[in-house]
Amino acid sequence: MKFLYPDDSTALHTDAYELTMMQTYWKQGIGNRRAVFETFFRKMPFENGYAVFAGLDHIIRYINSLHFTKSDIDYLRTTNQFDDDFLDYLADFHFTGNIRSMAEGELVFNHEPIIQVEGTLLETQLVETAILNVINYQIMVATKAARIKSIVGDQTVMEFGTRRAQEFDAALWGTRAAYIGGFDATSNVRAGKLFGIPISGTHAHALVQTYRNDYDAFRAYAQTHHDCVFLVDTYDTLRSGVPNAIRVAHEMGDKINFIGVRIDSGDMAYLSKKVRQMLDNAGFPNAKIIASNDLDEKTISNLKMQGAKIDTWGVGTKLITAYDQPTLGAVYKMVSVEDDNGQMVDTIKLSNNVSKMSTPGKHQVWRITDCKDDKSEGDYVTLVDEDPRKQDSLFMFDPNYTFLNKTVTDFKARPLLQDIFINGKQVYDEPNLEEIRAARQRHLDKLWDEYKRDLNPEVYPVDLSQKCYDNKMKMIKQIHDKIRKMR
Ligand SMILES: Nc1ncnc2c1ncn2[C@@H]1O[C@H](COP(=O)(O)OP(=O)(O)OP(=O)(O)O)[C@@H](O)[C@H]1O
Ligand SMILES: O=P(O)(O)OC[C@H]1O[C@H](OP(=O)(O)OP(=O)(O)O)[C@H](O)[C@@H]1O
Ligand SMILES: O=C(O)c1cccnc1
Repeated sequence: MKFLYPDDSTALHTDAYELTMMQTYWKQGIGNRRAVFETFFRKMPFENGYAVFAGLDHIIRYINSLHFTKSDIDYLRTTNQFDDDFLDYLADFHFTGNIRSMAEGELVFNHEPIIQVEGTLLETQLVETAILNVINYQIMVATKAARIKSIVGDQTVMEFGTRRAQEFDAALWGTRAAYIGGFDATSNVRAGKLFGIPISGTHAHALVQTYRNDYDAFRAYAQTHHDCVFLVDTYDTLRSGVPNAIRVAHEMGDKINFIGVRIDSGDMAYLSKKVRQMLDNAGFPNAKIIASNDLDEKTISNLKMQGAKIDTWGVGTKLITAYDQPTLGAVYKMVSVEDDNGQMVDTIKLSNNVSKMSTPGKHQVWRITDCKDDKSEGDYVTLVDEDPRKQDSLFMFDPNYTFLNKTVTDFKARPLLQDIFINGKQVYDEPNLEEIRAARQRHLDKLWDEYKRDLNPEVYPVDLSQKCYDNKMKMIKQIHDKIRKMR
């Protein structure tokens, strides 16, 4: 298998149907018509009350480098599905459209547009797969990380998942998403180098197995490192691991920084309490107890309930694989397209299931907060030419159950979709990871606790403006009338 092309690119990181549709548009002479697509998801991940947006940085890199190389075009030619003139067009392709997106670290909710792509039919179609690929994973991990962090609180939680992740890219970008979601450090050294995430870690059972006893292994580690965490469960946590960790800590004294011990198996509530007593009695009250082994927010919460004496948590598999839900299910739907007369017309995807219908038109999403307490009232989806900041009061209603409504006065409205690319040029100055993390925390502070509990949270309102709702209803009726006439 020929795998590593010197000029490989990510342009072919797309589904074949995007390219075959592009060829249709191109050969039919409509490829340069304008279109607008919006990305949204239908169900909150992990039944959480909010999701954390991550993935924009990867999308920006993808768009900035989007072009077909010689080997891409040569390969497409071998498939015999594409004509030479279309391939010549692809050879010169670059993205010329507009992208608006939520910022990373923003809290996002189901049924609201989180990324909007506007451009030619050709380019808007091409980028669908990659955009969905990125956010369907990163939002899951950022949200899972935020759930775990909400249980861990002020304690430190480290990301340990690389070895269990779905391949290299998932480990790397998943680590970044976890950091955005609230994790404090990672064991992935490359993520440290590339993204500036603090790296952290202990040692593995292999070290103890190499020396074939706890004492020699801990001593060897202590002679070669200043900061020491000893993994104490290789043979017998209470009878060998912890006594030998204490012995080495005493022997080495000030020559090392004895941070603490890691437990990776057994009953962690019971063991951590016993270990705490042993460390305290030995004169190490500040030594930390670190726990790992298939942890997630449920186990951590349960361990805390049992009074486990754990200070620091290491979480791998269940975070990096978004264990309880393999994908977010985000979709990319056309909301507006240029017609034969050069006019933009709204489009809709109908379904028997109301929640699966798309919302026609190009939108903005506004976060409405109460001026008095600075808490979020809900999100308000408008058509792009509306500006709720010009209104004194806002009538907010649930688009599925319109009798659920309220009128909000004395409010602030913050537009959430920001310009990222205009006419193919990046106009967005990306915040650094620390700023993104701080933003996530600020946004969480504005959310009522009822949306933040990890079990059965209240449903956060995502409402449509009257104009947006009327537009949707009008389109549904128009299409139903048209179908009825055809029968
Ligand atoms: N006190 C506890 N309450 C709830 N869950 C716990 C408790 N202690 C450990 N666990 C969790 O129970 C699961 C099983 O842990 P345990 O160490 O018994 O099995 P294991 O992983 O098969 O052990 P080993 O690594 O020795 O094979 C892990 O997910 C662990 O985090
Ligand atoms: O359980 P997770 O949440 O996925 O966290 C990562 C796991 O990876 C390591 O185990 P592994 O058996 O691979 O190596 P080790 O010898 O260092 O324990 C570590 O000890 C954790 O148990
Ligand atoms: O440093 C650690 O303790 C670590 C790193 C990766 C996976 N498990 C544990």
